[in-house]
Amino acid sequence: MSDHNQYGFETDAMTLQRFILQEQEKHPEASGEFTHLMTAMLVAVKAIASATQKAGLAKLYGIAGSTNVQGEEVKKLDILSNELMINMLKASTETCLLVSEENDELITVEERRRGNYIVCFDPLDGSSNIDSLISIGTIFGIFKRTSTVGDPNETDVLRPGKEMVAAGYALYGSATMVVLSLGDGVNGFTLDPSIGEFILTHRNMKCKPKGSTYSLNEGYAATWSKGIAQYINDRKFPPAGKKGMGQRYVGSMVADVHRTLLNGGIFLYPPTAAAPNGKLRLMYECNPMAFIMEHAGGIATTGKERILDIVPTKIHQRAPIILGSKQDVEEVLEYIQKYDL
Ligand SMILES: O=P(O)(O)OC[C@H]1O[C@](O)(COP(=O)(O)O)[C@@H](O)[C@@H]1O
Ligand SMILES: [Mg+2]
Ligand SMILES: [Mg+2]
Repeated sequence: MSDHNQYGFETDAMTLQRFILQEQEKHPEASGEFTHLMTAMLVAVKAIASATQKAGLAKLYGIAGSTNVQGEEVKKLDILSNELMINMLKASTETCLLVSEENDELITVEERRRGNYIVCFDPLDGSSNIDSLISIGTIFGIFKRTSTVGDPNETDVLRPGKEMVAAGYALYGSATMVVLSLGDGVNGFTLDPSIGEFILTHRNMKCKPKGSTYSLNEGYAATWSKGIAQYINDRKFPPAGKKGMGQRYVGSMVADVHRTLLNGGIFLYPPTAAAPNGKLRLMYECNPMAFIMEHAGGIATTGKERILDIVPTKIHQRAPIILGSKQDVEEVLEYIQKYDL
């Protein structure tokens, strides 16, 4: 057991790198490929974190979304983040296929740099919040290629999320955190910018069985299903003898899910008139968050089926999502069952 200092932090300073190496040692057959992959991805995450810290100065310094002193176009933060992720993942030589929110097509890694892993990612989530300096993030889900026959292709990717070997997210907020599950619990690491290391600060994270906050965009209330509308109405105006819930909505999935994971409660992006299948993307938004939530003891569903069971037919397909504390999600499902099915 490790000691804690006066701030409640563990004093043995387990870095994310050392944590992954320790996990690798539990599997004597492991070759270190996953460790290489994660090391490369963490470089991209640190570079994105650094760029986001300068978001307000970006135009002035020519970092993002402007024209620099030479009159050249410089990249917007979401494009820069995408390029950092793609370049680092390819450079790791451990990936064969990449799915990015920012690329219409599946990215096939050139043969000389190919490895066995497939990474699906949203390089910058909550990008509409960049200019207002609200928390944003990066989301990733990792599969291992099972087939060794022929060139890697879409069939290697169109698999249910339950087959992922790892998933997680980076949150660029008042601090930068990486929350990661390798399929055995969930752990959170906070970046110490002065030493450039992610330190284990949230060991074995668990989502409380019941929370007191719901999180969704209430601007779309007019187009919710009867079940969702009634569930939210009863949290705002609880029937006699029942407790209501508070509401929080950042509008960056990473931030809203992170708060739900830490404090309990529920996050929803249900179908709306503008987005009849929900807005969020299955492969690089819903799946990784569902993986984290389930490994922390919570639930993630579309309202009709478990998110991680969905077999995708398209890499950019969307899914409605309801995730969070077990009891809260079960309560919404009862409303859906009663009013919508
Ligand atoms: O503005 P809305 O409709 O509430 O949507 C918010 C959702 O859209 C997103 O910003 C979409 O992600 P991107 O920024 O990666 O496109 C989510 O992070 C967030 O949960
Ligand atoms: Mg997103
Ligand atoms: Mg995005």
